[in-house]
Amino acid sequence: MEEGELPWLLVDEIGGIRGILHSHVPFLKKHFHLITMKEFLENRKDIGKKVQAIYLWWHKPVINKELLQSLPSLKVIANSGVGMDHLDLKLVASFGVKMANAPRAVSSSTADTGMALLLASARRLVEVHNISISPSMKYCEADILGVKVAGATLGIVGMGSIGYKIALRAKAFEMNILYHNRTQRKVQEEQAVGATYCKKIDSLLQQADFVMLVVSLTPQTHKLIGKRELELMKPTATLINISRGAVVDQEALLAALQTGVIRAAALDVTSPEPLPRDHSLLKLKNIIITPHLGIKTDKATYMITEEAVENILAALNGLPLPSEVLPS
Ligand SMILES: O=C(O)[C@H](O)CO
Repeated sequence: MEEGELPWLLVDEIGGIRGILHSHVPFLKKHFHLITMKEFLENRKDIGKKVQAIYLWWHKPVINKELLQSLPSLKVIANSGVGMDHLDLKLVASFGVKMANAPRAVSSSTADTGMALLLASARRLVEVHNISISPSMKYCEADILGVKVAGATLGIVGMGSIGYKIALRAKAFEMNILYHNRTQRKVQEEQAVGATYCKKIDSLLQQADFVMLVVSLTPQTHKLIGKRELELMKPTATLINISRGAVVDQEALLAALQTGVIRAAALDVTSPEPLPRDHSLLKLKNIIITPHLGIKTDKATYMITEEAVENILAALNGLPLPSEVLPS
């Protein structure tokens, strides 16, 4: 890098369906010389030598050995979210490249998504919206009875920062709260949100009216919710997934929704994303599917970019990264 030159930052694309947002570009350009994958691929050799950082936006660009080999000056990869399941952490670390995620920025907006899905499913908002706008609108009250949220039990699976913010919100909605997590939260933290720890997930599944999945995708959580777990749930219960599609066995979920093993599901994540247009889950009435809305609010996405920049600059200056992720 020549003196006075800004460090080179590689992004997948700017704008488009999954490119970094145009509104973030001036901020990024204050700190970096911005390069897109298209520009890099047109001049791999010269640009490859200069790129010191990658900003992953919606899991893109795909990081593989070939890309890492063509970026000899790469020092850091910053992710625009908290989940790192799309990255081979060991591979990246073997190139001496540091990695960071953006936990601070995501938790409130993702927790809002979870609560929005819970409320929408409980009160059948999508279904009644469709009834209300249909030209032949006709309903009777019995058709649109929802589930009362106050007094219902919410089971949160994964009590990290997002899970905890969901508990805070659920408390305000007068819900009873159970949670399952690898480790139990401190008593004061549990008391602050009125949450009760379930060491065994089975006990949470048996008691909850709403089960909200907030775990990271790991080999241990892959298909965590399958046929057996769905059958443990109450027939009146709703499954909400805001983690990763692969945490649920989708075939088992489809069968459970079709046969009334559980009442309904609300999914912000599926496997794959999006589902093929002819997928049977899309044909059900007792499901709500959103397109991985998670963090997507104006403020949270901007904060994520700020958090990424903070991490990248720390790595380039040889300082500790505020949200470094190490391979486990
Ligand atoms: O992991 C996250 O923070 C979001 O799901 C975006 O990938």
